[in-house]
Amino acid sequence: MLTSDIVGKLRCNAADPKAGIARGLDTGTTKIGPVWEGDVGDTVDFEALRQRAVHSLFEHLESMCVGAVAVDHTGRIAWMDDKYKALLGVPGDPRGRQVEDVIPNSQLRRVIDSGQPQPLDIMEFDDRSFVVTRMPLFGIDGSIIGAIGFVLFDRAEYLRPLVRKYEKMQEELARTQQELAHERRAKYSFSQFLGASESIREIKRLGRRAAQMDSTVLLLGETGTGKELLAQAIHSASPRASKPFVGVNVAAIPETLLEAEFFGVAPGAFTGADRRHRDGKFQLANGGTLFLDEIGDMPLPVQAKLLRVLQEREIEPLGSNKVVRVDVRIIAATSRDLHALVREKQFRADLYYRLNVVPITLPPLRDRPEDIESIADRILEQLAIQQGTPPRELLESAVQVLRDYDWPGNVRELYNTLERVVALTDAPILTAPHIRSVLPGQHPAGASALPLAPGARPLQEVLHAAERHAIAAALEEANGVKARAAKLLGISRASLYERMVTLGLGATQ
Ligand SMILES: Nc1ncnc2c1ncn2[C@@H]1O[C@H](COP(=O)(O)OP(=O)(O)OP(=O)(O)O)[C@@H](O)[C@H]1O
Repeated sequence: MLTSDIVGKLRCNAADPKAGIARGLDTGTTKIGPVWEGDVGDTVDFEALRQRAVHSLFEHLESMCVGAVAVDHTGRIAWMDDKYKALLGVPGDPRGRQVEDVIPNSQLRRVIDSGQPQPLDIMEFDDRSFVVTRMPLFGIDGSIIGAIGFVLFDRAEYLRPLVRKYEKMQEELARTQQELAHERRAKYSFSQFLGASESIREIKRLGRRAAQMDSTVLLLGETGTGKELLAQAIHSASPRASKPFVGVNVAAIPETLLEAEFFGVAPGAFTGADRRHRDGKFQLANGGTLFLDEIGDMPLPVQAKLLRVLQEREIEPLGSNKVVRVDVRIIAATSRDLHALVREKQFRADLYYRLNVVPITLPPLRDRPEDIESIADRILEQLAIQQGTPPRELLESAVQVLRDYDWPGNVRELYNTLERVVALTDAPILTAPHIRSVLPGQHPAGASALPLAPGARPLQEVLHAAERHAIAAALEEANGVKARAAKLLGISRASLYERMVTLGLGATQ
């Protein structure tokens, strides 16, 4: 037994087989590690055991790895095992040489300088790469006396799959973060808000003023009049422009999920599948703007919670009893008559007044026919750019047909109508019949109700066209009020939104 510098003794009850370390010591010829002859009796030399462990650990490590080197505190090689010498092709005895002269990319000097181990690294040597681990060596007084390095594998290929997987995950994370940041940036500014009519000029003036204030804005107007576009333009012109713009369509989210969607979920709030923490839209929009579309469709219980958030500027994630402060500017929008909803007790009066700080009403397209030609021209330009073709022109008679139509779906419908005309004809100049052929109720009797070319078509395409047609007809009949259109179609509002998004009919989630 090593008795020289005993620093501690562990008293063991050799008779107790559960007594941890004593278990290995109760045979009388105790062995810990391959060579140590231990004490016989009921005490263990604690320090000797540690020293033995250090020694055997070193031997194990050295035998397992493919090379080892130790340097003194000046970076001179103190020892290099034969395996390492053979691996590197080092002739003679390298002792006394500066480590970098023998191993050019060695980092052992850095380990000496920093006193920090490098548990896992890849070191290049010529055209090979080694997986290495490096540790500082301390003297009895705690000062650094050198460093030791082990080559674990002489080919880093062992780690390559792991490294590649890690790199791929990092790339995916960066890409997703970039996409999210991009998604949460407002895409539109006032210059993209088309129209030169008196009413549109006034709306832009109000919008620019609202951008400079931090007050809540309430956008009112029929579907497709540009409420979301205006909300984005206000955000882009506001001091919050560099922060997120997060849009949420209240009508598109099933009632049961609204609260979680708005306020987020604390970890473990639900049993079952979704136990993780999830940020709500308020948190995602923090510092920026939260656009609450179709606010008129918000269920009363959620209205109460929203009111509290607007008053307190605090939210309480689902399943949490902690409040979180949020700093968001709210822009709400609806195509419904909020006043009437308040009268019918479908919408809380106090919330209405909270939201109605800066109200802006967007006029329907039919009330500003002077805007139709310029908007249509810009849409045709955009379509031409998208398709890489010269822009189509509108004959005056075609413009007149556009002006005469009453556009229940407003600018969105104008966009879709022109897109359909462009898809159906190659004519560079669009005439009145071209326009009439795609406007509801204006194509000649007997013409196909579906804008599909004749002949066999994939079933999916036919079904989608039929669905698009049914939804457009329902929206037209419901004067653009989606809740009513959904009822006519016999589906839920959320399903209508989901279908509109899938079919590219412009609704946002
Ligand atoms: N004044 C405008 N200038 C340019 N594009 C417009 C204008 N108004 C609407 N649009 C376009 O029409 C489409 C519908 O606009 P937006 O989504 O902003 O309308 P909305 O009033 O929010 O509709 P909804 O109530 O159905 O959500 C978008 O493609 C938008 O870019």
